[in-house]
Amino acid sequence: MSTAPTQEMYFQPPPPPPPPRHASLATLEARAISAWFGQRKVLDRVSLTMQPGRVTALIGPSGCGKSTFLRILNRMHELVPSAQLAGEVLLDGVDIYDTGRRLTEARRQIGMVFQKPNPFPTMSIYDNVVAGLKLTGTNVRKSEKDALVEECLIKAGLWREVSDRLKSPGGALSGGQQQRLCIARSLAVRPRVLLMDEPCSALDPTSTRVIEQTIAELAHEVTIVIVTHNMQQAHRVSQQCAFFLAEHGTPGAIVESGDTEQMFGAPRDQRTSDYVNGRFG
Ligand SMILES: Nc1ncnc2c1ncn2[C@@H]1O[C@H](COP(=O)(O)OP(=O)(O)OP(=O)(O)O)[C@@H](O)[C@H]1O
Repeated sequence: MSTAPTQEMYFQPPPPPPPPRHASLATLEARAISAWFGQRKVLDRVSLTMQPGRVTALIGPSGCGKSTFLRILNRMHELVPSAQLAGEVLLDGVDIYDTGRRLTEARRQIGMVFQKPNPFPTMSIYDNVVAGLKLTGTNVRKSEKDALVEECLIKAGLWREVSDRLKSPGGALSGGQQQRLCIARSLAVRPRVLLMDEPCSALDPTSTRVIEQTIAELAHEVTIVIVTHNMQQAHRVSQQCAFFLAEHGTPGAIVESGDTEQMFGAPRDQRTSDYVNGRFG
């Protein structure tokens, strides 16, 4: 039976927003992190809380220790033979460097996307996405793998472009697509935090925008920390920023951190103002 349309049928109120998905989001907290390569101290007592559901951008001139700090956040710093560190990194209050905790577990929970896309070039797109499962000892039944691959490629914003060629090699994709494939690969082990070290620096502006859109969507479910030299990008993608500086040969330290809008609009420190306005670095 059809009814005549009423005014309410034409002017439906907008649907309620989806329930917040922040419940399982992780807080990553760095406490008094110092780092050395050999005798050389490159970070001095850096503390920063990277909040759940937000994108945190690490900015600062070249050599001030942003990448070193990022690599400390998922225990990659210790791969360098001469490297040492002091301080704590807490994932929801638990120290990832605790001697009782396994390295692979920290890396599974805290994923990393690098500057240069690094898919396994001869491996298929499908196999690239699931490559991390074995490495981190994550068991997924064969029947669940197809769904996982699709889910991760959708989240990485790549599914529509590759769904008909999942068996093609990862190396046959464009640079921007390869970077999104790497994001999908990171997501497959269901990390709670995703670290991104200048993920767009090797990409053209269009691919950069696609990755930025992907970052915005992922932030609902993964805590994201991104190193970027691009101030417009830091402004566009992050809600929170930390400005690193290594002045006059001293180790890198955070000069100022806080809400991105405040850091760009009304920075407290003159050095932050100079940097975000392109006056140095
Ligand atoms: N493997 C290493 N061995 C020795 N020194 C290193 C190593 N990696 C980095 N450094 C030094 O540590 C300091 C911080 O480097 P880092 O790459 O963290 O800075 P950054 O702010 O990320 O720089 P950029 O923006 O240029 O990538 C630099 O002085 C660098 O030379």
